[in-house]
Amino acid sequence: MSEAAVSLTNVSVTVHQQNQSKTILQNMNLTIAPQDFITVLGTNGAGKSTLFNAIAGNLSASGTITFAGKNVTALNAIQRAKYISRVFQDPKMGTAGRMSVAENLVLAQHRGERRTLRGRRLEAQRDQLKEETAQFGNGLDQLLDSPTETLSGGQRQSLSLLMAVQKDPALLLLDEHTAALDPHTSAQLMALTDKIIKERKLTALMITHRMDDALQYGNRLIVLDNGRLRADYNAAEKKNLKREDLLEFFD
Ligand SMILES: Nc1ncnc2c1ncn2[C@@H]1O[C@H](COP(=O)(O)OP(=O)(O)OP(=O)(O)O)[C@@H](O)[C@H]1O
Repeated sequence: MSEAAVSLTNVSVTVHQQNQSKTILQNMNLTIAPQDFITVLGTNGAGKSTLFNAIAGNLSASGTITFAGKNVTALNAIQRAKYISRVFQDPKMGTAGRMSVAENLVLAQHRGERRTLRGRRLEAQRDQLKEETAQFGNGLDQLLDSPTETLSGGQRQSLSLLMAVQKDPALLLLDEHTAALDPHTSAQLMALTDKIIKERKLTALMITHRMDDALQYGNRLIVLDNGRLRADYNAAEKKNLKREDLLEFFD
């Protein structure tokens, strides 16, 4: 068996508030194989974002986390950032609003490097940027020079996704990235997300409240409840899984 892309062993997160401690992620054990696309379901407050924060190093966790066999438990969020890209629910989170679409994309291609953005590099890549953005079919390719704050939510989320995958991250975290979009735009972005993950052979986790998306996409589905892993369906099990089978987790 190939080495796990990511593994969590006995990972727990405890937060302290008003002299009380609360464990919001409990003894999580999860082995993510390379190219797994795992959809993550759970009620509000189940611990889904906490799981992402523990993996990304935004919340301190006990237990052990490895990326491609390397123990990263002691690394902070900045040190883990070279392995991870995350797309959030809020279209404003992933892009620099005053900068143009093209500038945002070129910056994403050089994320983590010391060099600054150069106009010449941007011009040299214009054709490629046009081609990459055209695949969304939402007019983004016509807006390469527009500030991203003028884009629609759907255009901005598709740009955030494209930026997140520019450097082929070892792990892509999708944190309800379609939740703020209308059903049609959400469906478009989901189809494209799936295409990009497959084409780039990415390993991804996707939190969603849209049960149909959780069932339709990915090769594995997990359910969190009250900070614990309640269910973990592999590819074969997921194929036969129905909405009704999942309802017991949401009563
Ligand atoms: N930094 C924190 N400090 C204190 N409590 C926190 C912190 N982060 C999360 N929590 C609490 O932990 C629980 C799990 O939160 P989390 O955001 O992970 O849930 P979620 O499954 O992502 O929910 P939602 O679907 O609403 O986004 C909640 O009760 C939340 O209030």
